[in-house]
Parts: sequence; structure tokens; C-alpha cells
Amino acid sequence: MDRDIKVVKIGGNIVDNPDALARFLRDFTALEGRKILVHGGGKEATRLGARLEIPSVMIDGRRVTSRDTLDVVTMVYAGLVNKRIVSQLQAIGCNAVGLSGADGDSIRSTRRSPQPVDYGYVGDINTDGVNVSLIGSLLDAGLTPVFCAITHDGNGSLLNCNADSVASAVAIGMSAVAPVDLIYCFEQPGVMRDICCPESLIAHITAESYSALRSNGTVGQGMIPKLDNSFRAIDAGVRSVIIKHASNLNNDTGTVLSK
Ligand SMILES: Nc1ncnc2c1ncn2[C@@H]1O[C@H](COP(=O)(O)OP(=O)(O)O)[C@@H](O)[C@H]1O
Ligand SMILES: CC(=O)N[C@@H](CCC(=O)OP(=O)(O)O)C(=O)O
Repeated sequence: MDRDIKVVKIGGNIVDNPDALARFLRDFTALEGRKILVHGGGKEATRLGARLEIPSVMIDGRRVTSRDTLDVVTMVYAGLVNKRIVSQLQAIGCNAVGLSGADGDSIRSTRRSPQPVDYGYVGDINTDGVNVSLIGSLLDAGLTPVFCAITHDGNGSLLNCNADSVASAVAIGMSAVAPVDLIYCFEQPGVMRDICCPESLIAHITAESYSALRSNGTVGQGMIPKLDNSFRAIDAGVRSVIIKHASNLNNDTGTVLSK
């Protein structure tokens, strides 16, 4: 059997669009070999928070996660969104199993220091926090793990992580046992010089060109953590990283990252 593993992260704007999500899940199901899906769902959490009168506060692309907000994001990511995705995958022949990081002790993290910014119940995934043998056993059993952004600290607390960081950490962890390709899918063609112009797609970014794109403001907002996570994965031995439109999952179009 092909030992390679594909770790695919699907962004929040696709998760939030039923037609785009259905198309993406069909393409994901068609991917051959062992695969893992990681999803976000920030928009749905923000909407439910508003309905419950729990306002969402984001700082540098991360959600300040109070006790109440932790309840909201757990309900939305580990519940509604995860189970919706798993049931849709089941309906099209992909035997998915939905997990938070607490399930099977699959992903452990540590609550962030309250300095310089107190993010509340937000975690950073531990260096050895990905349970490679559990995930390997699921893959060997023919299952497709589907992870949300909720992890745990091993002491009974759930912690909210950035979904891009979960994807990168899972890819890094699994690269200890197999070649891993990390694929970030979202609603844009990739990293662009001009976000309003799809033709301005940047085909290839190195660590050196990234620092120029960052300092001249070409990349901003959510793209900075995505690129930081991409380079972290490459440095830690992940075989390939690409950032692409969700509808291009099964072709080569996108932005390829390399050292
Ligand atoms: N140069 C760029 N190219 C593409 N997207 C960019 C760029 N700079 C900033 N972005 C923003 O980054 C966002 C992606 O980050 P994010 O919303 O965190 O992704 P995801 O949907 O995967 O969670 C895009 O929606 C876009 O608004
Ligand atoms: C700590 C933190 O910010 N966690 C994210 C997790 C979800 C996520 O990353 O979703 P997208 O991929 O849709 O952005 C949040 O609560 O928004």
C-alpha cells in the first residue's frame, strides 16, 4: 500500500458555503491513498456567538477564547461542523472518523502564556503533542481522520487552536513515519500579489521571498499564520506544502512553498 499521507486543511469560507463544501468533499473523497482532513469553521462560531450574545474578539487572526467562547467553539467545531463534514463524507463513500484533539488523546496542547496578549483558552500544540501511533492505526484501518481545531491539555481542559496550526502539527507529526504532503485549501487561487486579481497568483514562495512579501505588505491578515505554518512544516521535514483554491484540490494549480 502507498504509505504517503496527504494532510488537507479546508478553510472557513468554504466550510461556510454548502455548495463549495460539497464539491470539495467530493474531490477530497476522490484523492487516492491515506489522507487526513483538518477543518476550521470560524464564521459559524462567530455567528452562534452573536446569537448567544457572546461577542467574538480576534487579535492577529486568533480568537480570544473566554470560558463562554470555549463552549461556543467546542459546540461548533467539535460538534456541528465536524459531524456535518463526517456525515457528508460517509454519504459519498469516505469512511471518516471525526475527532477533537481530546479524542484518543490525539492532539495535546499547552495554554498560551497570558503575556503579551491573554488569549484565554487558546493552546499551542506540544512538540510531541500529535499521537502519531493512534492516527497511524486509524489510517491503517482504512479510516480517514477529520480533525477540528479543538485540542486538550491532558488536565481536563479543552483548548482552541488555529486550524492551520493543527494541520501543520499533524503533518509534522506524521512525517516521522511517512512522506507527508500538506495542502491548504481556501477560497482564493493561492497567494496573490494583488488579492483582487486572480491572475496575480504567485506560483512559488521561498523563505527568502516570503520575508520580502511580508515586509512590503503583499501578504496580510490570515495569510501570515498560514505561511508561517507552511514554512514550519517544511523546516520540520514535511515533503511538500501547497496553498490553493479548494476547487483545485486535484490539480497542480496553487502556490508551492519551499526552503
Ligand atoms: N496575498 C494574499 N493572497 C491571498 N490571500 C491573502 C493575501 N493576503 C491576505 N490574504 C487573506 O488571507 C485569507 C486567508 O486566511 P484565512 O481566512 O485565515 O484562511 P482560511 O479560510 O483557510 O481559514 C484570505 O481570505 C485573504 O483575505
Ligand atoms: C485560536 C483560534 O483562533 N482558533 C480558530 C479556530 C478555527 C479556525 O482556525 O477556523 P478557520 O480555518 O475558519 O479560520 C477560531 O476560533 O477562529
